[in-house]
Amino acid sequence: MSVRVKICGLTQVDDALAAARLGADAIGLVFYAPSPRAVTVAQARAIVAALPPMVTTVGLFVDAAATEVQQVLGQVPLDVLQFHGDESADYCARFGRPWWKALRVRPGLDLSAAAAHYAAAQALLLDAYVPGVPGGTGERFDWSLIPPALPLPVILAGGLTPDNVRTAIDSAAPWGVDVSGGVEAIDDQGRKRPGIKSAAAMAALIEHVRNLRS
Ligand SMILES: O=C(O)c1ccccc1N[C@@H]1O[C@H](COP(=O)(O)O)[C@@H](O)[C@H]1O
Repeated sequence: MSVRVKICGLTQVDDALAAARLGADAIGLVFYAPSPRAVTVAQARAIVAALPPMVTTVGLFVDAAATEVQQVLGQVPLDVLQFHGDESADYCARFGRPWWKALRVRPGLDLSAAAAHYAAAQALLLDAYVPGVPGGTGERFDWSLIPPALPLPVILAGGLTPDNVRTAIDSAAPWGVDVSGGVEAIDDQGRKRPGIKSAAAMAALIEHVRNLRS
């Protein structure tokens, strides 16, 4: 099995280069102003321009106006769009890019029905449900809620860290994993630094995933 890795919530060129050098398959840029990991178009352009070949660039949006997404796409060469709000399937499909639909998983959510609804998505990204917060919470969800045979590739997200990523992959058998808070740098007070990544944590996470690859 070859599980792909996306590192999300990058705001710094150096962190993106480190992620790429360490073997990340994709990097995520958050275009959602309330997020502490939000990037400006200028930051995003600098990060994408600095990347080596063969690293997929993913733009994350939360219930953005279509004009905003189009404006970003006009200035930043994003490969994939990740929609993390309540966007409809028609909305997601209108930008002419592959797209992933994020769903926040909680008991009662019918993931098979959601997969049918978002059948044109390239993947379903499954994240934790935390009331009032669209994502990037650092919380995990009950991976046993994922049905075994969804018709779309699953990208597992939500509270993944170097310490739990192997268990998560064993449990959920995803196509890929998406990690943000779990590889963030820690300040002198022991607090996370949203938007700033720890190269050591990214290395440990990617190494754990790579060791599963054959
Ligand atoms: O990263 C954010 O701030 C964010 C804001 C709004 C929606 C999604 C966001 N991030 C995505 O959330 C999941 C889980 O993140 P974490 O690893 O639990 O911190 C992941 O897909 C991020 O890309």
